[in-house]
Amino acid sequence: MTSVDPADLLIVGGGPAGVDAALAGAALGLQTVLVEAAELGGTCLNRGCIPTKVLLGATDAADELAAQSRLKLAEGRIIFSLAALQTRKDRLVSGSRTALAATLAKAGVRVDAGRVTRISPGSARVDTPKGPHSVPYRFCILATGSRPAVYPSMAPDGRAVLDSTALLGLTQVPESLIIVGAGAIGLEFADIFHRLGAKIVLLDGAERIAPAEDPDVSKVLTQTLTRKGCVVRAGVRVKKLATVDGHAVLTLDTGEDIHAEKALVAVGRFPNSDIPGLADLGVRFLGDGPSRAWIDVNDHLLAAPNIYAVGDVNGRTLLAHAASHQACYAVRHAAGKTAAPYEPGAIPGCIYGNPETLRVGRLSRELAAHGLEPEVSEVQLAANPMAQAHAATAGFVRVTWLDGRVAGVTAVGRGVAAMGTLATLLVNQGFTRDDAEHLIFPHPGLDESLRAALLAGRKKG
Ligand SMILES: Cc1cc2nc3c(=O)[nH]c(=O)nc-3n(C[C@H](O)[C@H](O)[C@H](O)COP(=O)(O)OP(=O)(O)OC[C@H]3O[C@@H](n4cnc5c(N)ncnc54)[C@H](O)[C@@H]3O)c2cc1C
Ligand SMILES: NC(=O)c1ccc[n+]([C@@H]2O[C@H](COP(=O)([O-])OP(=O)(O)OC[C@H]3O[C@@H](n4cnc5c(N)ncnc54)[C@H](O)[C@@H]3O)[C@@H](O)[C@H]2O)c1
Repeated sequence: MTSVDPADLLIVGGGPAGVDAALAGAALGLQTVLVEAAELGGTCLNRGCIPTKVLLGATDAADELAAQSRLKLAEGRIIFSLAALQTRKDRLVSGSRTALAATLAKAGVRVDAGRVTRISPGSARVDTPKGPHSVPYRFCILATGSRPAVYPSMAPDGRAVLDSTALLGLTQVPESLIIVGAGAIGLEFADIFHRLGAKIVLLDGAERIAPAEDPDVSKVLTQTLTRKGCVVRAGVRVKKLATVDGHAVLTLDTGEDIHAEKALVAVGRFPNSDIPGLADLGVRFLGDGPSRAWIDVNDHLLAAPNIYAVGDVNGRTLLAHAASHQACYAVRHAAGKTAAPYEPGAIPGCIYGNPETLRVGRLSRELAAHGLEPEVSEVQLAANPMAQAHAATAGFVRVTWLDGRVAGVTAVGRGVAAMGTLATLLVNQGFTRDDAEHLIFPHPGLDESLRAALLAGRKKG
């Protein structure tokens, strides 16, 4: 097998983590090689964050019209062409891929289109369409991401039972859509396909939808989706989901059958960690089976000497911005620019659609579970002029306090994700009420609800 020029930094995977690691490495003057088996941009650009937001953005007007129609201020219906939307989405995504390739080339990163099929100490085998070669490396960053979780009782089959990637490719709106899993993916798709006109049945095995969020957030999500006409059921046990006679049939453990034209399975992710050689290098795995083996990393995101694992594949935080942040730290650590342990601070998490959710820092119940005594202050969005103008007054902003400082912000409602950066600053800097009082917020704005929540009376959390 031929050996190519050695790399200071070999990066496996060209999603947000891999691309940002490569740019950071090149900026520090490291010889950087990025190997990507499929498409630059990874899950985020090609089948995750970006395509879903193109569809949400394009269909937002339908949601706004429906809200104003409920007030009898407007009437009518917007008819979308999903085929045209797909063309636009694909054009935007491929344009961004081209731009990414150009940025990497300009930065001096060598991109290998191929799959890393073995990692040995100091070298990796890359299989490319032209044959295999080996890349000698000093440091390796594994940024191989994740894929949809699959369970035998509800395995996507590409016919009526789909995963999120296949659903993103539909060119015709199904008349009805079952969604199993009401987490980040399930909720975003519920909103997209509801706006496009599909009848939605949203199911979750947990006792409430969006179970990772505050229970009051789940309540607002349930009420709003139900008011829009979606069927929302939590605490269900799925016995089987399969394609029968061309459509999706879901059987609950109670024996009840639910039928729909299509079904989406969105019940979490599995890591792409099955690269031969890793175990021999001392890499350890977390999880309960080979397909669920998240790569274990230490406080420096090292999985083994000179081998980092960042982004989804280490299972810490399955978010694009978290992946990029970890990646840039790993490069700085490898280059000797930092020896401190990785400490990301508060990581904002949002679910998009309408309503949106925002969570930064700690929820009061998490702090209370650690024996701490948090306080909370909150306001409803009903009094906010922007929420009123958009006829979207359901929701709230809640601030969690610990020892007089902001420890967390959680919110639900139309447009609340846009408060994410400010909320992250408030949490990371441990703002006090006095600090908040000195900040000027533009008027009128949804952010004023965050200000009002900061200044509202506190109670025990
Ligand atoms: C539908 C959906 C919507 C999402 N929306 C959001 C959102 O709004 N905001 C957000 O923050 N996150 C969102 N996410 C999550 C986000 O996409 C991921 O957290 C993010 O992409 C993780 O980045 P990564 O670089 O770790 O991995 P990935 O983006 O998964 O990239 C990994 C790359 O590695 C490549 N690869 C794998 N194995 C090999 C190998 N052996 N050799 C070479 N290459 C390999 C893969 O082809 C892939 O391109 C969404 C995810 C989905 C599925
Ligand atoms: N807006 C965003 O930032 C965004 C959007 C999409 C995805 N993501 C990331 O992608 C990851 C994966 O998203 P996801 O929605 O697949 O996972 P998730 O963990 O967010 O939600 C999965 C849901 O499926 C439910 N579930 C699990 N097994 C089930 C079963 N057998 N029957 C019924 N329900 C079941 C869970 O209770 C949970 O509510 C998330 O962790 C998130 O970090 C982020």
